[in-house]
Amino acid sequence: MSDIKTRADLEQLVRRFYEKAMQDAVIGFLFTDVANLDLASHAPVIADFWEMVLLGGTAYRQNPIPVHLALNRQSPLTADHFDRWLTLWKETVDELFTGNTAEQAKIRALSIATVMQTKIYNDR
Ligand code: HEM
Repeated sequence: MSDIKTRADLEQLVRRFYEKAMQDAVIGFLFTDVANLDLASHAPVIADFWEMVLLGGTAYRQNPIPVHLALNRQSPLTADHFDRWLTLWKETVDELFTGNTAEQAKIRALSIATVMQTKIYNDR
């Protein structure tokens, strides 16, 4: 196993994560029923996001927080949902990659999820 190094690595990671997340008993419905997510158009945006966070990419120019505040207004996002999201993300990173950037992918997800949950809590 090697580290996350390229855009192709991130696309693989994102695809595998959403495969699991969309079928998941705890959070799957948020993607499939609440957001009606079109994975084909969503996956490249998420890969842009992680390319910015981990590899210094510049394609992602949005702020993911408002998207999740809107989602939370449609269907409340709970601490259990975030825990499950993070567990699946960590599992997927560990299944595919090892190294400093892979560790960063997990650490950054945790810190972003923490900020997101704080904003959601304050939005209630
Ligand atoms: C309970 C946890 C989460 C759920 C259920 C969730 C679900 C979703 C959904 C349904 C969308 C698509 C919204 C739309 O376009 O209509 C989305 C977008 C996105 N999510 Fe999450 N998410 C969660 C946590 C996170 C976390 C922790 C991160 C980052 C570490 C993240 C990063 C993103 C990004 C970058 C987008 C794209 C936003 C954009 O369009 O610019 N999500 N999420």
